[in-house]
Amino acid sequence: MIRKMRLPWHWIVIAFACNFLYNKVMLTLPTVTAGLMSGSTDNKVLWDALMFYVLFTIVLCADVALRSPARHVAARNVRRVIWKKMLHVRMEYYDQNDPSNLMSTITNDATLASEYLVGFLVGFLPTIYYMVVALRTISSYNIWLMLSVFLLLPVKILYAVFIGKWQYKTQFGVFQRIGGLTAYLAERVRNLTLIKTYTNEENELENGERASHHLFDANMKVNKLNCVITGLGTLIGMAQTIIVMVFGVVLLKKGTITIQQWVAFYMFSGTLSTAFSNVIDYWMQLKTIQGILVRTAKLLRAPEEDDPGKGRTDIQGTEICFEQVSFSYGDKKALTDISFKIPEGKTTAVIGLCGSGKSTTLSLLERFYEPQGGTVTVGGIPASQLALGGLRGQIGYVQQGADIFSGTVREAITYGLHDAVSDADIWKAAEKTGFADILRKWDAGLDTLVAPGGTSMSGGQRQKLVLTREFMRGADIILFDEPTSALDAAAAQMVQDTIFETFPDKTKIIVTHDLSLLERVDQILVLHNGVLEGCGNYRELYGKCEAFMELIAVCQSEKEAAQ
Ligand SMILES: Nc1ncnc2c1ncn2[C@@H]1O[C@H](COP(=O)(O)OP(=O)(O)OP(=O)(O)O)[C@@H](O)[C@H]1O
Repeated sequence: MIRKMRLPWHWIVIAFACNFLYNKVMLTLPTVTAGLMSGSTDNKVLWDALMFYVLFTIVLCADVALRSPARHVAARNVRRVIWKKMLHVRMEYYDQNDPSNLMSTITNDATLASEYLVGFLVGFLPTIYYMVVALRTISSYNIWLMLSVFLLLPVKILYAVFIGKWQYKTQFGVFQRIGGLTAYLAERVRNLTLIKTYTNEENELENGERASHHLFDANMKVNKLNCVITGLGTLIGMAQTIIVMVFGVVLLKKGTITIQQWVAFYMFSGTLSTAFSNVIDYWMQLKTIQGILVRTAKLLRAPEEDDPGKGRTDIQGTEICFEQVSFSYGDKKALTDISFKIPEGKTTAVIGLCGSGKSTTLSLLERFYEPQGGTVTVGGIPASQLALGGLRGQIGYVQQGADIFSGTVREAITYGLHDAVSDADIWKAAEKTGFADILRKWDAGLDTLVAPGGTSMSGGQRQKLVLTREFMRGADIILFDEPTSALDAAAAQMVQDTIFETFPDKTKIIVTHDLSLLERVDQILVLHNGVLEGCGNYRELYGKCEAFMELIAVCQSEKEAAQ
């Protein structure tokens, strides 16, 4: 996990060296103070004290100045690692793990865990070093003094183990619930209009409070733990001070140690106690890190898609073949043994009732999922052998909701293009799809701002923008997943015409319920419950394929109901 987190080792080494120096300087504090308090007027004692404070100030500043950047660089690197992983992980992972829930692994978990981890890496060994040298110095005064420091060690270890386990559990709970609350809010904020349409604000307020209350419960558990830590920690600290005082005073009275050694020992026992607490804190922070990173570790272990550049790049043509392809989402069968051919440069419609496997067919072609049986070939080559980047670069995908990120119209149209394009190129593409007529009415033109999901545009405008984006991309195969389903009849007709006029020679696959489209396409695939029931053009299927006739009847009645 640490290896995968890409920690900034050079920063950590520098901060470690600085912290080590800080501890080394701190080791001289008790003897310097003891020298001053013994009433000595020796110039050397004063000079040592002055040197100590100058050095102390320098190393303290350097320690603070270097440790923070090391933490922030680590947090930034880890955020990048997780985001990269989220982008490359296989889609199956997201079927079981809500991606919105994972957002907080980047915004929260990673930042805190990497900060703790850097703190541990930088501070743990120097603290141990400090303790060893301090104990050796004390033992040189008197062995009983050293033993007095160790008397409570078993209690301290028991305390650390017990609290550490508790810490792990509570932190895991907190971060899981932060994820839950983030996911809840992200989903609701995206669909505010749905909430308003159903005037469901009151219920959503309650749902939000419930998610927030879960986090509150987890935080209260942390609070309880902190109370125990403070209480037990203070008790142990007090017991330690009493033991030290008793041992010191007895030995001083006996004349076994000098007053100077007693002062130095007393100061050492204080700083040693802090060092012990720090070691316990480091241990607890490690347990906290473990608790925080459970979800991140699971994500980082998830299987990734193939390297986009690895595989064959010699795609010859765009004919697509499904040969006895089967696919299930977990136990749920989506496609069973389907075989068909999609000819190059032609338009194929995929139709079927809800849940018949249309979108799954497109997903297999894009290799969002791999089939469990059979083969998908593109240009005669199994898709699984093709470089993922090359394959996806050949395929354009226009989805139901016209997916658009926020930004300017220019950014939306050029999204995903790797080469620089001029405004003139964009306008040329927009003329082709008819989006230019819309653009001209907007004063800011290509600088017009687009809301997330393109909600600041009408459905037809959004689809025209996406078609312009696809035209610019220039892929040879274009998949359309119900491109007109969200549009009224006039806009649907306009988008349909644009598809045929803009991409006349491309290999087009259109998932649709739109009857008028079926008569225009070259081939229709009829799916029913994941099985291919028919394949042919409108004339070939009409009156001959039962499933096709049933679908026509359903689409007809839907159309009439809509009118
Ligand atoms: N991510 C998923 N996880 C689990 N099951 C899924 C997933 N996506 C689809 N399914 C299931 O697989 C089957 C085929 O779904 P698919 O989305 O391919 O159908 P569709 O024909 O495109 O449906 P629609 O017309 O409603 O969009 C359905 O039973 C569906 O419930």
